[in-house]
Amino acid sequence: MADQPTPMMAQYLEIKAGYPDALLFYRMGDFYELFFDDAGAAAQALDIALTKRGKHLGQDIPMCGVPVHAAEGYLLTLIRKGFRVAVCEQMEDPSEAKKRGSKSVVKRDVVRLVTPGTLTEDSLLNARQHNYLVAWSEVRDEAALAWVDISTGELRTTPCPRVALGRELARLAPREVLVADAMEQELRPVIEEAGAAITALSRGSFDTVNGEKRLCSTWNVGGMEAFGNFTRAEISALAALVDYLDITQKGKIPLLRPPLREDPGALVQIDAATLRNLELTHALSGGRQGSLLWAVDRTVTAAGGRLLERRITAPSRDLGTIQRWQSGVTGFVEAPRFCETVRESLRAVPDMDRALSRLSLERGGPRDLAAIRDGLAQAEALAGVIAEQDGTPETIANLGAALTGHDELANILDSALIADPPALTRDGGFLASGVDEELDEARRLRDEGRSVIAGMQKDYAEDSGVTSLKIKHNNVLGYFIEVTSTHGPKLMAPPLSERFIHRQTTANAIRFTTVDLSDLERRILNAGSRALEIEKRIFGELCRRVLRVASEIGDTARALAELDVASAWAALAQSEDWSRPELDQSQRFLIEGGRHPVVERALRAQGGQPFIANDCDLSEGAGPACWLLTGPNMAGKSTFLRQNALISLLAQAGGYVPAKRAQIGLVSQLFSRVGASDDLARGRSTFMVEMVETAAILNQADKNALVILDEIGRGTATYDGLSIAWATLEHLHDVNRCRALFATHYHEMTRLADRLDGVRTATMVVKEWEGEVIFLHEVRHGNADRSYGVQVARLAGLPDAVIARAKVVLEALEEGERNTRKTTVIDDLPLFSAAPAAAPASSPAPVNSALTDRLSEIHPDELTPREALDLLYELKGLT
Ligand SMILES: Nc1ncnc2c1ncn2[C@@H]1O[C@H](COP(=O)(O)OP(=O)(O)OP(=O)(O)O)[C@@H](O)[C@H]1O
Repeated sequence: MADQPTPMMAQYLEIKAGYPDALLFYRMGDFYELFFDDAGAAAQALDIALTKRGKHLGQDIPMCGVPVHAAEGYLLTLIRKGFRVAVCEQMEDPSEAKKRGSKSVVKRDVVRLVTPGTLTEDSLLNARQHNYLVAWSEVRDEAALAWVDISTGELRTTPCPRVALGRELARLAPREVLVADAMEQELRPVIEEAGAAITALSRGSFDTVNGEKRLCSTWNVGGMEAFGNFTRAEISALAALVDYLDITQKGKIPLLRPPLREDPGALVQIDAATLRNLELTHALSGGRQGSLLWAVDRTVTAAGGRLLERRITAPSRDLGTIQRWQSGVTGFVEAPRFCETVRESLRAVPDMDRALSRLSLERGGPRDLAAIRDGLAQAEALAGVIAEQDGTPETIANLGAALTGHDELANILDSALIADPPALTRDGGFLASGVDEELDEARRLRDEGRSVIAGMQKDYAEDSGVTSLKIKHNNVLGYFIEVTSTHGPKLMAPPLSERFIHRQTTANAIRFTTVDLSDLERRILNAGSRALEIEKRIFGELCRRVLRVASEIGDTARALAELDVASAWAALAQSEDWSRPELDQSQRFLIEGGRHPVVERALRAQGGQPFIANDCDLSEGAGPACWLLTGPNMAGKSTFLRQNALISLLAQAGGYVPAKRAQIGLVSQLFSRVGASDDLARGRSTFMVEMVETAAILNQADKNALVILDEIGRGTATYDGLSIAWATLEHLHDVNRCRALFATHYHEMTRLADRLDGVRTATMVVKEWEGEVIFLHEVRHGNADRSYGVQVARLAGLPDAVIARAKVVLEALEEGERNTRKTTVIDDLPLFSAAPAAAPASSPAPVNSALTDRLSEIHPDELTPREALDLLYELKGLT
């Protein structure tokens, strides 16, 4: 019998068996307790004490616990460390269990499975970032992604073949990805690379037939066509999301907006490497500081911040959409006072989306209702400001119109709630007086009771002659009379003992009650709990009222976010002197006076030299151009390359751009291969990473792409590197035919400009002064004459002796090169034109005597590799 678990442990084990992959938070009174392996893992992860409680199968049971009131903080740590947590609550009052017998266990059940992708609490979320849960599914030869942010209810899908998964995950940066269990192994690397947790579900969760039924019932429609033309794969991914929400929220499906279908052709495609290299949302060092978003985000609301991040990671390719966004920004730019008024109002707008979502999951509190109240009131006020403004563009006027229509609800919430209500309903006190007569009455009784108690204490003190007598309250005894031990006997002896009934003796005090006090207590208690009951009932009614118009509130919240983004772009454009880009469907790319928003901000913060603006024109000549940029290290090549990519991105995200003037034909794909970094975790060298990324660009870039390549080939031997860089530029020019910026240290490549129509050379200007280099950060047409590598090394603080020696070696090398070079290597190219097809055997090629003569002079064993390559070019010239 000793091996039999206690009834409570039996219940624990049964519940735990349903959640083998999660830590079970088992509610016991004011604590969540964890047992066995869960306890060990949690104690370590949370750095809390591991103790023991009883025995199971003859062994001590390891245990640790966290107090319920502080559970959110612990949950956050566990989720961040990759755990999932099943929260198991007491489903009845312990007194109910007692009624069933002394051995009965309180009923418990898991009410929620907390996973990284299903968080709703503000304390667990980053206000300005979406928290996406993603599902990927493949049905026959179609594949798709569906994603939801349950903290806002936003739900979208897009077709997404396996090869595009990495790119889409990089853009969405989800916290958790759902896949069918058969795919788990294969997809794990790409999902983990995106920094998300992977959750495998059974095939059944992805079932399209049952899934569609369920989706239809979620939105109460006859068919999913009501929302768009979803593929089977999209339905399957959506079905998995809804199924998983059902599992984790234990049947309470959060408020989900109808799914929106994203057409991949409507967005600029930005792959994971480009997103990282261009530091759009995170700097390469990892934090947000130093990223594009950090430099350009002037939004004042959390929802606006989230929308801006989405625009920047997925700019549009639709001219109409972008121009609509732009006209909103222009409306604000042209009316700075109006812009400031709108932004001032927006500052007071709370996060209505997240409040709505919590209310729908029955996880909300009075403060969430207040967020809706304040948000709607602010929206109404803003609508007035917009309506009064003369000459507002249609975009802003339309957004203004979406802010109204909530008068009734706003008034109800306004009169129902106190100004600053508590977060939880638990203690009541959030409803204003005058809302409900019964509530006012119950509160009056309760409060009067409290003042009666004060009077009673005074009377008892006088009657007993014990001036230090107090009436106190605790959760065990309720109200009681307390005197110090010295005075106890007096109250326990007649005549006072007839009135004062002894209840408890503690170390220092003796406690009593009286019939009057008990009566009063019952009245106070009844009135208090009655008041709380009424408040909770009215809270429920208010929630239902709000949720009935959730979708309209959602529309208003979105309009507020749009206004925030448009006015934030305008504020940025004004303070930084940015201009409105001119966009069209051409392949133009003309930037005058372009700047790099992040570098410029950093330079300003340092208070040093100002940022030097530079022009870029990739549309000279007939077709799109490739600019070949040379110049020494540190001269500003990378900055120039990136700034042009960022300008195109900002333009298509709907903003103004850091340039005097920009004319840009819509960019379809943005590729950047900037700087080299090892990917040791995946066993790839710098060079390998570079080649994989370059291959992706050459294979995918279409004619509307914009490609930024920085020092391709520098990770390998000079000639290999030069050859690869050369061939890459030729391919971009001849095959991809897209706009490209190409920075290189191989000065030899500038000769390509003479051969390829669309290649232009540009260089970073430097001045030499008393043996030092001075970077002017200016881009000019033409070629760099030297690398100045040694000078830059000196600036970096290499010891003088090393610098002196390097100069000697450099001179010797340059001298040697001049003497051994028989013909100019590059002049004899094309290096990489297709090799002539082998002549058919039936028609022997005519003998080229110059070639055979030259060949016969060669002694391969005596040639250095360099000479051999030169010879090869020479021979090619003889054919
Ligand atoms: N247009 C500019 N105006 C002012 N300062 C600039 C400008 N461009 C770059 N700089 C400054 O020069 C530094 C080096 O720039 P960048 O990294 O672009 O040089 P680079 O030529 O790519 O060098 P490397 O070849 O070593 O990577 C920047 O950090 C910035 O401080």
